[in-house]
Amino acid sequence: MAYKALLLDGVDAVCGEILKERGFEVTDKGKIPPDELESIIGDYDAMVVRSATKVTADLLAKAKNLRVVGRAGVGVDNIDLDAATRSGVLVMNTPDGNTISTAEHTCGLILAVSRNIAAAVASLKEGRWDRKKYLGTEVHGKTLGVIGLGKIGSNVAARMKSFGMNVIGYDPFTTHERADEMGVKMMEIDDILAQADYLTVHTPLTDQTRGLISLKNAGKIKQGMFLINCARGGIFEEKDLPELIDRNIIKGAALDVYSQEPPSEEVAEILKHPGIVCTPHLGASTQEAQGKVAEQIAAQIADAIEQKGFEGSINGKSIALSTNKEVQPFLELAERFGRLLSQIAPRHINELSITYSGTCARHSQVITDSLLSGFLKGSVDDVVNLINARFHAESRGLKLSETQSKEPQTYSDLITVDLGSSADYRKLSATPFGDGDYRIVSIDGFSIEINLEGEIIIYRNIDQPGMLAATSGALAQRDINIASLSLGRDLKNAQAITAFTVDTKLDDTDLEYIDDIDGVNVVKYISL
Ligand SMILES: NC(=O)c1ccc[n+]([C@@H]2O[C@H](COP(=O)([O-])OP(=O)(O)OC[C@H]3O[C@@H](n4cnc5c(N)ncnc54)[C@H](O)[C@@H]3O)[C@@H](O)[C@H]2O)c1
Ligand SMILES: O=C(O)CC[C@@H](O)C(=O)O
Repeated sequence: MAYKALLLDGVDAVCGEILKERGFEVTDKGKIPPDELESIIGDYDAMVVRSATKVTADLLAKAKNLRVVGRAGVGVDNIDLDAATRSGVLVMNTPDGNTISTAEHTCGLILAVSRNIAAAVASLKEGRWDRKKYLGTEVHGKTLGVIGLGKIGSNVAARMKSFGMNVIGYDPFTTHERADEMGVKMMEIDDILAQADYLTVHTPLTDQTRGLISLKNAGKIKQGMFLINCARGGIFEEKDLPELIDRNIIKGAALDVYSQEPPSEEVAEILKHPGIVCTPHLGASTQEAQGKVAEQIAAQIADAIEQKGFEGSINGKSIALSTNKEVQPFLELAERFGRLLSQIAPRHINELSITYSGTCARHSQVITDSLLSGFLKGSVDDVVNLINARFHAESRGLKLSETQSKEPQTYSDLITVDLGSSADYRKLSATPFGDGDYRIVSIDGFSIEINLEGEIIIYRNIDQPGMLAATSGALAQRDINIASLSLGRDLKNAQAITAFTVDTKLDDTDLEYIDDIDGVNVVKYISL
């Protein structure tokens, strides 16, 4: 059956074309009201949005089949990432498809606000010839402060340098070497506020960047500065802008983005101020950018659903690693191991200690995610996968400890899980043997080999003659065929662990039969 993709927000048509080529059934709804979206989302495996659709926790709760949300663009602030992660829904974006368009729009806004382009156009169209009123400012020789020297910020810096601007910048996550390569002088934020003639922001909206410019810090701002925001609304305090202009603290502002989109009535009023140039979130609105992001997100979604790659994934670090050939056997082993553990662990287990040795230790994080997803499957009323396994483990109070062992081991790779002292079977180790061959190799110090597949019976028994005959006889009586057998012995204490794999599923009476045999105890049945 074909996967179903829902396209929203007027994403470029090439997105649907590519998804159809990749075998998807595509519905392009453009713009639809939230209640209509909630009523149809349950049918879709993937959805693609730009910035308008709000992907909320309520919407995700109704999206029973949804596996991927693709953002045709950069910012994912319209997507509830925590809720998506909790639901095991992968969120992806296209980080660079609209970089150039947004950088160019920013440069356009810098020139527009310097030369009163928008106001002069409107005035001339209204029949006036106001040459004196629209005296502008040259950017050449002025200082441009760039906050956020990532993809767009660095492209703006490069372009405005060609206009003869001196560029200074602030970005706590960019190195001085990288800034030197861009020809940008790194400074502290207050020095930038004190020196820049133009200030352009290219960061996400975070607690650190919210309200970066407001009346509160007016005293720090170089008089006559121009402000440009083509990143996210709220980085400048919108309601303070008219007063900042009227008091000549800033000369003008150019905005492409708003704290609420479309802007609230109050902000819409503010935007009428003659010192403010504004565009309705057009940074990425070029044919080229929309084509690129639509193409990229379509290919990324198809790759993700076909498990071929996870480029652009935001909440799927582990899922992205799962395509690594070196990691894959450990993920399969861990998932099966987790499912086995969940069937022998005590009911209210609150701690799992996992020890890795060998090459698997390098990938312990994703392997633990896989083990947890196996462990939690069936006990969580939700999809559990590499995206949300840790979230589900945490929310049920399961404490995890992951360690790497340097101790020499019999096996080159070993995953050992300690279920804590209250478990009947406490410490189990597993390893991959070969292609598709995954085994438990030790239980509580007993060496044993149990294939991690099918129907498994494990029990403890006294190490004395006749035990095996009794249990295999009981199974035969119940018409249950044994597929394989493994024994682990503690000669000193005359104790043993025995494991069978059998060809059919067992029921409670089958198990009681074995449990009733003298010398047999702690019988566990695991179905993988
Ligand atoms: N107007 C539009 O249509 C449009 C289009 C694309 C992107 N955007 C927005 O532009 C912004 C930048 O996009 P990008 O593609 O350059 O992203 P990016 O991730 O490449 O760059 C963001 C930079 O901000 C820096 N940063 C983060 N917190 C900071 C802080 N507190 N102070 C200073 N720097 C900080 C990061 O280190 C990074 O270098 C994003 O918010 C994005 O959503 C808007
Ligand atoms: O889809 C758009 O046009 C908005 C793009 C932009 O805000 C982004 O974050 O990529």
